[in-house]
Amino acid sequence: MQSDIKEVLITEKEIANKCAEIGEQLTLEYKDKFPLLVGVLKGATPFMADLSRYIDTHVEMDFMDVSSYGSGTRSSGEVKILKDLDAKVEGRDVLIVEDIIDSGLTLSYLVDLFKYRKANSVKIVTLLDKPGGRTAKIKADIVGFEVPNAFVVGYGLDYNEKYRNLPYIGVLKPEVYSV
Ligand SMILES: O=P(O)(O)OC[C@H]1O[C@H](OP(=O)(O)OP(=O)(O)O)[C@H](O)[C@@H]1O
Ligand code: HPA
Ligand SMILES: [Mg+2]
Repeated sequence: MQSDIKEVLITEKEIANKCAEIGEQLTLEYKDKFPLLVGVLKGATPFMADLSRYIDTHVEMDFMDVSSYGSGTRSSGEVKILKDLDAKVEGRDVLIVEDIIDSGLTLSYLVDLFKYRKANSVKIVTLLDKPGGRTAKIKADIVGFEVPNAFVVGYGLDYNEKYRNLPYIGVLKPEVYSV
């Protein structure tokens, strides 16, 4: 699997350090608030698991599965709910935990949905931001790393459901896409 990677953009250690740094910031920000952390399946699962362990205050964790990509590398533009939250959003301080903002369609859909459901506040933390991919007008409150306008994999991010289990973020060799 690792032989399919052309270049490592963000190492395992850099990700771990960033989770610690963001976790500290969120600890202060949500002290006494009991936020609802919403992990967006499936890509955000490693980040949700690692980041949440650096937040030293009570949080509720829930997951939502929305998909706009199917199996390719381009957003279809249409966001579908595949699994909704178990928790009620009304009155809650919602923190959406994402792996990447690319076109921004997934997150703008979720932010609108949680506002419609009367959240007290809706914030976004994303490990990666790809500003070059943006079509929707949306900004994260906290960004781990900016990435160039290339398709990235690893640490939750997939290509055709593969590479989510890489411990770092990287770019695939071009020949991997052509087979
Ligand atoms: O900003 P956008 O262009 O909407 O792209 C970002 C979203 O796309 C990917 O998820 P995907 O829908 O592929 O599902 P997955 O997390 O299960 O891989 C990624 O994990 C983000 O959730
Ligand atoms: O660059 C990406 N890689 C994997 N999944 C994605 N979903 C949106 N952008 C990406
Ligand atoms: Mg996702």
